[in-house]
Amino acid sequence: MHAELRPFSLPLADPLDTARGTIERRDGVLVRLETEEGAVGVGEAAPLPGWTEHYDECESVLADATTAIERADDPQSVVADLLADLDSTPAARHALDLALADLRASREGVPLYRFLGSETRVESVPVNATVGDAPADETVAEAECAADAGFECLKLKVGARPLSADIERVEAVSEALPEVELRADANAAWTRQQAQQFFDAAGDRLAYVEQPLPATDIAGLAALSGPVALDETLAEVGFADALDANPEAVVLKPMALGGPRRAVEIAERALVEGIAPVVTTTIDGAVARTAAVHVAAAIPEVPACGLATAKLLATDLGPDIAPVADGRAIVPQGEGNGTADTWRYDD
Ligand SMILES: O=C(O)CCC(=O)c1ccccc1C(=O)O
Ligand SMILES: [Mg+2]
Repeated sequence: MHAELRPFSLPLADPLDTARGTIERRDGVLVRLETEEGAVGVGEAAPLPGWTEHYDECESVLADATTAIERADDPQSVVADLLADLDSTPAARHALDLALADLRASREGVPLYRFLGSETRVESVPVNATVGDAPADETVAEAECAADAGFECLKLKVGARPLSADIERVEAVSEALPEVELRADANAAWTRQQAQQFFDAAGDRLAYVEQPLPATDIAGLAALSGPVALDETLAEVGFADALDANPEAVVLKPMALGGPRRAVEIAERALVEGIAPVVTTTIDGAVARTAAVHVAAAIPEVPACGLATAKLLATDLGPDIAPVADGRAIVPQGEGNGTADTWRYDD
């Protein structure tokens, strides 16, 4: 098997302000596998500290992996061994898991979401708009713009300013757009007391609050009165331990969980527990973002997902084959992930 890497660096069009700081660019690595028979698979690693390993570790793990794959007599079993070994570098694992799944789905002639387990054709999946931190008037303007574009679900970043200001932002958006479902994402910014105050003041207007407390404060999360979605907690402690926090929803970032197949597995376990599986990107390039749309399409009756992140990027790895319109992402129906030709793309 032939294995190749291609590093990339994608600036954001409009940097995303969050309680954890501002995301300004996404650096990562594409991986391309090609078998002797000419079957091709492409994967993407877009590491983001806080959710995954750092870029340097990701790139060095993938460089070693491609050398091992190139030299192997039995490359399939080498890739399988690598996947078993890369739990501490989920972005690198994601790239290999996706490349292999893409290759196999293409060889079977089915779209990736069918390979991932969907038994029916799925045309599109519902998505939320992602609204960054900003003063209340700007937040309302951005939210109205998203609602005009057809989004029925919005996620507001909170936790970057005083609690009273965030409560005011949520109230202002809720009053301007009473029909729209609202979520808030605090990115672990609050104390237990602040989180409960936020729920008491604004909880009625929100479907859930994502990561109100630090990732490992499971007891604090469990004690909150109000619906919680877990994101950083899942990346930090895994699904089994996250269950102790009694979440309403889990945020499944395939990039943070080690690949699309891992994300689908956890979604299935969440559904068994009655927990909503919400698939999102880490503001990935087109390869991983499209794969995340396939992951969402493989989940029956998936709730609105955080997959409307293409517009946040100033440049991309290739054309957007899973575009968002009217609050839904179109699911590609070609074979595999459908992004194999991004390898030679130059915009
Ligand atoms: O969920 C969304 O709407 C988009 C994804 C998102 O918010 C995000 C993007 C990059 C890094 C972290 C996060 C997050 O969910 O905290
Ligand atoms: Mg989040």
